[in-house]
Amino acid sequence: MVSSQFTSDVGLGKVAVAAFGIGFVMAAHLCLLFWVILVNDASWIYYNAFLQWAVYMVCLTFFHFSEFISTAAFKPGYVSYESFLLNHSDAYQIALFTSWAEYWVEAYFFPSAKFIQFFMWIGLGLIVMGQLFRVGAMWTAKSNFSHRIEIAKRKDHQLITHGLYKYIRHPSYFGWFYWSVGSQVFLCNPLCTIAYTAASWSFFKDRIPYEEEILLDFFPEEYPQYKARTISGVPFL
Ligand SMILES: C[S@@+](CC[C@H](N)C(=O)[O-])C[C@H]1O[C@@H](n2cnc3c(N)ncnc32)[C@H](O)[C@@H]1O
Repeated sequence: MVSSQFTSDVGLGKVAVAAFGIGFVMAAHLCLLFWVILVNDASWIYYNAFLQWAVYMVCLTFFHFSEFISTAAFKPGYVSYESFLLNHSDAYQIALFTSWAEYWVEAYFFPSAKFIQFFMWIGLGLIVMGQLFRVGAMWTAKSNFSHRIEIAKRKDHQLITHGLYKYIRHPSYFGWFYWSVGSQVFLCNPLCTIAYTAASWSFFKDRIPYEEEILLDFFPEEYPQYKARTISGVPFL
């Protein structure tokens, strides 16, 4: 009999399947990207669409991989299938599928209106910046960072106020906000650009005050001063 320690309790089977899936999807889209670049035939009507899509999928799979690897690096005792953030919420999965649907419907019916390099460069810039802030925050806060907001103070929980946290209280939310909006700008998805901006902003509007209330309780001396000298990072919050 296989001990549950190696199966369901820590979700190792799901971790293996998710890791394989993410690796496979990333590899497939890297191959697609190289193939499209090699073919280099812009006269083919869907050439641009596959190029754009392949870059997006590589960024998306890298994002989920980086969430897991950063958790594994600093919180090995907590790492699980959830650390990929693939099952973040139903709303997140609906958002993903909606943006894919918008992309392919528009790419099919209006291929020439889809590949707007000006927006793609802005979107890619936001994705790269968002990714750097997201990973940078996790690697700065180390074990103090957790995907779920901790409601009970651990003895070793320290308030991080250096590095990316010096001027921005929520650098990982800043990163994720701009990553998600940037992904839709990159795909030239007008509807999802608006929807993602509104949904991400609304998500952080509820989450940030809740998280800060708990941090104030954890660090009653330090947090008010820290809050007074920093910005949240998410616009208008
Ligand atoms: C998903 S992380 C997000 C961290 C932070 N809001 C950010 O955007 O980088 C949430 C956890 O980080 C912790 N946390 C948030 N800010 C922190 C800080 N400056 N120092 C230590 N822990 C922090 C919270 O207690 C919570 O359990």
